[in-house]
Amino acid sequence: MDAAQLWQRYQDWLYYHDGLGIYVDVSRIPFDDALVTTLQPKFQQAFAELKALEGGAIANPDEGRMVGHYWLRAPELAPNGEFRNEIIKTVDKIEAFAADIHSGTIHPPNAAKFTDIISIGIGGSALGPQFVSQALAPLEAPLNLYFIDNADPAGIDRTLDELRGRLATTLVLTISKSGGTPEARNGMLEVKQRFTAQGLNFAQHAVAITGYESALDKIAHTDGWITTFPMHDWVGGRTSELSAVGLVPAALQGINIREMLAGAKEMDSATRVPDLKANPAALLALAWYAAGEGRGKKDMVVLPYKDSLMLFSRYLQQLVMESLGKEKDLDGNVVHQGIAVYGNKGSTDQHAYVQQLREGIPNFFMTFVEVLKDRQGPSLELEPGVTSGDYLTGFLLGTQQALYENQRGSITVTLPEVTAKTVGALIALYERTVTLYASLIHVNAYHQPGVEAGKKAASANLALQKQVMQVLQNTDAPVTLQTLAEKAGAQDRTETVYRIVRHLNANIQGLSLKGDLKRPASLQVLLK
Ligand SMILES: O=P(O)(O)OC[C@H]1O[C@](O)(CO)[C@@H](O)[C@@H]1O
Repeated sequence: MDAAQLWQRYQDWLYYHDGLGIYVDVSRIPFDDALVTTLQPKFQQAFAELKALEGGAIANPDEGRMVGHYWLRAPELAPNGEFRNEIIKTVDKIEAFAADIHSGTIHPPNAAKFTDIISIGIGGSALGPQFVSQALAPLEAPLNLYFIDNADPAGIDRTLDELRGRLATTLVLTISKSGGTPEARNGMLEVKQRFTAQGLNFAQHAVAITGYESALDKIAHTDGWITTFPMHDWVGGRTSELSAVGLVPAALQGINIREMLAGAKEMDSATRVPDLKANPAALLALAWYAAGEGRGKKDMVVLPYKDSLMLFSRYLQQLVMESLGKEKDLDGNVVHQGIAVYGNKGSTDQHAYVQQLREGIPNFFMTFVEVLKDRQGPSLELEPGVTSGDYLTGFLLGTQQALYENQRGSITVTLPEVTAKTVGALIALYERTVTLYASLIHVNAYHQPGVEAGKKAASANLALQKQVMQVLQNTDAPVTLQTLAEKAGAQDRTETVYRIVRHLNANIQGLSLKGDLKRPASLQVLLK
């Protein structure tokens, strides 16, 4: 395609949203009219499915659940009054709670105000709040936000050590839809223990965001925590940023949550239009489909050229990969679908892996996220007429051109600036793209059976560890791993027993592992 044809293609496919000032350009993804024509019926079907989903259809057949995250920003669309009131009440409660925390109306037992927050949660109960915090929290936020989003003891210690002198004024949010995710539960228990060790009453610092009647909900009520916020059954973890999961931490940091919701709502309306070219989510879904032949053959590299949006790709990793990465389609055929997502930020990544992207394996398509406004206030002229922001834009354009010259396609999403409204809209844009793309490839975007398999295996291993410890406690002489496995009732799992024992040896005084460490079969285990 020559320059004039390319410019024409750019104009033919450019999408612009008037109210939000957001552009979507898919012109640099190679697809032709024939593909668009072939996909039209699938898109019509996808629009119809999206409409049914928003109308309250059971969109998650496995779990018999409605999928209602779109109602969170348009409660008037909720299928019944009960849901509508819940949504409205929750947002009002969040705002009132944040105002009470900021003013000191709700305060820690021995201080006038809370100064810090620890947010405990994992997956969808962490990634959205982390992304939004980095994108939008003001420098002088009313409270500092820390995350415990893993079961890593050293990571937990680091956060708690950092807050050691301020635990007395720290608010703890425990976020878990199911209320039973071990990482969240463990984090909460570790934090609680630190509070208790400092003579602080944890309950007077604690807030839960969780499903009704979940294990966490029950603890919060029994122990008299400050309050709880609901996580609705019809909101999935990876689409929960605009529920209490994301709105509570955001409001506490002084982020305008009504603007986030308004931006998402406006994007939802734009992506309801049943016309491919006039619908930005449909355009993205088309580009994903074209790039990866509807089989996820190419990875999605997401590069926001703005530091504050750096966590967007991590956030998208869960949204896209947990939703689309499925073994079977909705008819039970084995399809092994998905799209791999990675990326940090531009231009930084240009000096890390763009070399491979331009010249190495052509197994990806790029998504550039461009932000038009460079900064608040004037910019220094580094050279006559040229600022840092001009350089950043130059790097983006240059990388896009260099990739295109080498047949590497790209999408560009352009925001006027990073605000609560545009971030809300960006979240909605990708949520809806995932919904439409899932329809195109005919997979259930709302379950995650693969994660459940890992969780089950993990709890079986913890049960085995307890068995192993019991055997060791009742054994006076050193035993081989094989014997240990047999006595623990796991004769066919010697390797797992070895891995468990090796870890225990590094952490439990008195548990010795003697022999040639290069030859596990030679090892003898003893617990004194
Ligand atoms: O909020 P919960 O129930 O603790 O779940 C955390 C995460 O675990 C998953 O269920 C599986 O990884 C995610 O979908 C979810 O976001």
